[in-house]
Amino acid sequence: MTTQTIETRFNQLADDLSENGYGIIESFLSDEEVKDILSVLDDYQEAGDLKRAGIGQAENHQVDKSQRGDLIRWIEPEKAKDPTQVYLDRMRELMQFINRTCFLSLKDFEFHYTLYPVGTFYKRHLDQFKQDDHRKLSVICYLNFDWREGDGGQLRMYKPVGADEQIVDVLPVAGRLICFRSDLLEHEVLPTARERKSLTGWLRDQLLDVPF
Ligand SMILES: O=C(O)CCC(=O)C(=O)O
Ligand SMILES: [Fe+2]
Repeated sequence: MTTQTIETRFNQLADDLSENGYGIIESFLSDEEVKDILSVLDDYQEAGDLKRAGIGQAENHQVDKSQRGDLIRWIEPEKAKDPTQVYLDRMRELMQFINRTCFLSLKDFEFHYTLYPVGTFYKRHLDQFKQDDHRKLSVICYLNFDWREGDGGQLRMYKPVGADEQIVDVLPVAGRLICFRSDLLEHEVLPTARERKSLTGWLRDQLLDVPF
């Protein structure tokens, strides 16, 4: 992103968040930045360092393939490889901007590399845990070049509209960033016909106390 447009695009995102509960920034990462992060993710994949994700937290943590089929690796910010640092730095900027404009007091973030193998999905859910409501915003940046409708893997959001809901589908195209209210928007990942890669995370209003 060019510095000139960052302010404008963050502004638009803040407006969309307060109006719709979600917002999108296209080309949040350049093609080059996406490729660099992909090579980090691919190395983890080859080394077998991506693990099946679970549902629930701490003692409630369990792996349930009928709910979600993605493989993940948590990012340790101090140890993250350079391409990932670029992303985390931009995320810090975004967090500060949101704190100034949306009157949230975001203090920390947690992110993981994510890979959905062919045929996997994540059933409809809300990102806030019952026992931890400190995830305020869900943020996902996609890393997939040439993604088409027919490849599936859409993020499907269910936006409450009065007593009804509106379906919003988002394709996981490279560089695209989606940000939505973790407490408000139920969503799912539709079955993917291609390997689907992303950085997935949450902006929190309380410091993480999970030591890596
Ligand atoms: O990858 C996506 O589009 C959404 C992932 C998701 O819902 C999650 O990890 O909680
Ligand atoms: Fe989610």
